[in-house]
Amino acid sequence: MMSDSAPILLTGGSQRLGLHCVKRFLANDQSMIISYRQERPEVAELRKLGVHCIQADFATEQGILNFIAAIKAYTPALRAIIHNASLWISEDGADSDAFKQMMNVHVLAPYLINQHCAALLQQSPQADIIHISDDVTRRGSAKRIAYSASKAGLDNLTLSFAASLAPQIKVNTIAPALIMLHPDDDAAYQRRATAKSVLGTVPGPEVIYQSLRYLLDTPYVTGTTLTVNGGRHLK
Ligand SMILES: NC(=O)C1=CN([C@@H]2O[C@H](COP(=O)(O)OP(=O)(O)OC[C@H]3O[C@@H](n4cnc5c(N)ncnc54)[C@H](OP(=O)(O)O)[C@@H]3O)[C@@H](O)[C@H]2O)C=CC1
Ligand SMILES: Nc1nc2c(c(=O)[nH]1)N=C([C@H](O)[C@@H](O)CO)CN2
Repeated sequence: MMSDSAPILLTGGSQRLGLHCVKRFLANDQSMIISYRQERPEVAELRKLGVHCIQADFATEQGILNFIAAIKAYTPALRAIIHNASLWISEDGADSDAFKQMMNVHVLAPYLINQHCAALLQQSPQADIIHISDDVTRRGSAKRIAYSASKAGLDNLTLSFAASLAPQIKVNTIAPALIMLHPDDDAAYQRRATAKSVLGTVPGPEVIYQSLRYLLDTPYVTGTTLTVNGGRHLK
């Protein structure tokens, strides 16, 4: 039986960390809405589980505004908005197209969705916005300059929206590092990547669900960043 609380919106819920967290919320009787960009078997699976799945591409402002209209048409209230959708593309020198796309997905989309959907969150007795950023913003990235800059913009949205939406809505960041590898990551890459943290593991997506659960359940945390990086900052 689904809880009688308002649904949680998680963007980019059709694979990897987002898909895992959606399934864990469902297992705890939490109703869910997701955005997805590409149709996948996992989206059909989530529909069968009762998830309202909305196709959206945040690379353009119109795509973001179309998504917002679909959210408002579907529900009068939201328990939380989890901004998980992300574009992690390699940059070839002065790649303004990659820069603009990642800025739209990581900054413009959360900005517009938060501004237009705050009223839906205010219908819920407990309300949260959670931005999924990246520990990389702590130091920047020589190889992914535009990606890191766009995630730094997302980090800053947390501070502004936390101040603007208090006390009704809490706003926080989760800053992960190396949670899941990719199928084409070879053993040498995995060794190098895990050596960057003092805990030296690749934990898998459950640590992100645990982090989401903490931020949703605690009443006295806002405007902060929960770093989930295996102690990378200690190396
Ligand atoms: N995986 C990790 O180890 C780490 C992850 N993170 C962050 O955690 C979050 C989840 O990571 P992960 O699961 O690996 O992310 P993914 O790379 O799997 O991206 C999540 C989803 O974002 C969607 N997306 C991509 N571009 C767009 C777009 N233009 N419009 C709308 N949706 C889009 C994708 O949809 P589709 O598949 O349909 O294209 C994808 O399913 C991300 O914010 C990521 O930056 C941070 C550090 C480490
Ligand atoms: N949108 C994404 N962002 C990130 C990913 C990903 O797969 N999608 N992966 C990482 C990893 O930590 C990478 O840095 C090491 O494999 C970072 N961000």
